Amino acid sequence: MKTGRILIIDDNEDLLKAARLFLKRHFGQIDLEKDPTLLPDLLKNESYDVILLDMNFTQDVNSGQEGFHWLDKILEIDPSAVVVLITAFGSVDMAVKAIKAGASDFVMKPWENEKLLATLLSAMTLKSSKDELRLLKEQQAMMNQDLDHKFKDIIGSSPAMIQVFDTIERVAETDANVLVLGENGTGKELIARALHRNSKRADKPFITVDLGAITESLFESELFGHTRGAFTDAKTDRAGRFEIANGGTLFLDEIGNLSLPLQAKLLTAIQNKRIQRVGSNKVLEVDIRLICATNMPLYEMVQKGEFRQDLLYRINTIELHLPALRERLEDIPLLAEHYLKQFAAKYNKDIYKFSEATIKRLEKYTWPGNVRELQHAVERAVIMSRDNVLQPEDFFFNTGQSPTKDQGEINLDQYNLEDVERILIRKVLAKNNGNITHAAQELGLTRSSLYRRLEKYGL
Ligand SMILES: Nc1ncnc2c1ncn2[C@@H]1O[C@H](COP(=O)(O)OP(=O)(O)OP(=O)(O)O)[C@@H](O)[C@H]1O
Repeated sequence: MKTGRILIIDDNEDLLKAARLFLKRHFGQIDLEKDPTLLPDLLKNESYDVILLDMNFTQDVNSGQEGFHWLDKILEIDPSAVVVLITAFGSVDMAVKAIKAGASDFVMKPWENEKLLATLLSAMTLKSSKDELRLLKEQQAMMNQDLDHKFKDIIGSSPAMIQVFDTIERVAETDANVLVLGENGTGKELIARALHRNSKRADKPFITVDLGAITESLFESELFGHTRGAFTDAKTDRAGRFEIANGGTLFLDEIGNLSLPLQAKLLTAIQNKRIQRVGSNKVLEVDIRLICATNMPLYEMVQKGEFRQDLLYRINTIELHLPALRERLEDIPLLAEHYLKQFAAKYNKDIYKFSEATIKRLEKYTWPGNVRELQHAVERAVIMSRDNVLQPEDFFFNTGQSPTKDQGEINLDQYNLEDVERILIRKVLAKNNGNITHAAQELGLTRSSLYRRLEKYGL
C-alpha cells in the first residue's frame, strides 16, 4: 500500500498537475494548492508528511521572500513539519538560507522527477524520525511528570529536615556534586530528584543507576555503553547511563557498594568527563551533574581502605545527611497523615485519622526501614482496617504475633516458617546496619525479593 501525505503549494497550475501525476504513483495522497494564504486552514485539517513549498508566488519577484514567509508560518503552526522548498531561481545562498530558516531540503525547478522523488522519500524518513523523537520526548516528559509527582512532596518540619530543605535550596542551582547520606528509606532518591528538579538541568534527563544491583561484569557496559559485538550479548550499539544522562543529572545510588576496581573506573570517568563505549575507541564528552547516595559509612570505609579517598572527594563537594525517622519524631504524624490521605483515596476507604494512641505507638517504634517502612505500614493498615479511625492494633510491626516474637525470639514450640523467615531477616538486617544490599547477599536473596519480604512482614 502506498503511504505518505504530500502537500504541494505552487501558483503554477501546470506544474502542480504534472507533479501530482508523477508522485501519485509513489505516495498515498497528493494535495495541491495554488493559494498559500489557505495554508493555515489546510494544516488545521490535515497533517502532512512533507510540504513542498514554492519560494516565489508572484511572477516578477524572485527574492524568495514569500517562500520564507510561508515557511515561517508553517513551522509556527507545526514545528515538526518537514518542508522542502522549490524555486526556479535558486542559488546556493538561498538554499543555505532556506535550511537555516528551518526547511529540510531544497529542490530546483525544473526538476527531474527521479530527483524530486528521492528528495521526498528522504524527507519522509526525516518526518517519521521527527515524529518518533517527538513522541519519545512527550513520553519522557509524561514519565518524568509521573515520577516527579510521586517524588514531589518532601514532608518534614523537624529542624533536621528544615536544614535539609535549606541546603537543597542553596545547592540545587549549582552544578556541584552532591553526596546524600542516610539509612535505607530516609528519602535519598527523593532528595536527589528534588535537587534535579530545582536545577538548571530540570528539563534534561535524571538517570538513576543502582550500583548495588549492577554486577562487576556489566558495570562498564551499563555505565559507558557498548558497541555491537563488543561481547557475546552485545547485539546492538547501546548508550550507557553516562551518555543518556548527558546534559542532565546522573544519580548513583548505593555508591558505597562499589568494589575498588570499579571505583577506579568510575573515578576516571568522573574526573575526565569523558567516556568510551566498550568496544569503541571514540571518546565521548559528557556533561553531567553527579548526585551520589549511600547508607554506608564512607569515611570509615576510606580509613579501612575499602573506599577510595580521591573518589570520595570528587563526589562530596556538598554533603547532605538525611536523619533517620526515629531521630525526627515530630515528622512521624505529618508523614503518617500524608500517607493516610494518599492510601485512603487509593483504596477508596473512608478513613480520616489516627487515634492518639496510634500516633504514640508510631512514635515509639524505631523504624529501621524509615519513611519507606512507615509508608508501607500505613498502606497495610488502611487496607486492613474496618474502622474510619486507625487504631494501634492496625499496626503490627511483625505478622501480628506476640511481643516476644517482635523482639526476635523464635518460639520452637510453634514451628512456623514465616516467623522464622521474618526473624532471620530482621537479625541479618540489624547485623548489616540496615544495609539492604549486604543483608540480601547474606540471605542469598536479590534486593528486590528482600524488599518484597520486608513489605510482607512489615519490617
Ligand atoms: N521526607 C519525606 N517525605 C515524604 N516521603 C518520603 C520522605 N522521605 C522518604 N519518603 C518516601 O519514602 C520512600 C523511600 O524513599 P527513597 O527511595 O527516596 O529512600 P532512599 O533513602 O533512597 O532508600 P534506599 O536507600 O533504600 O534506596 C519513597 O516512597 C519516598 O517518597
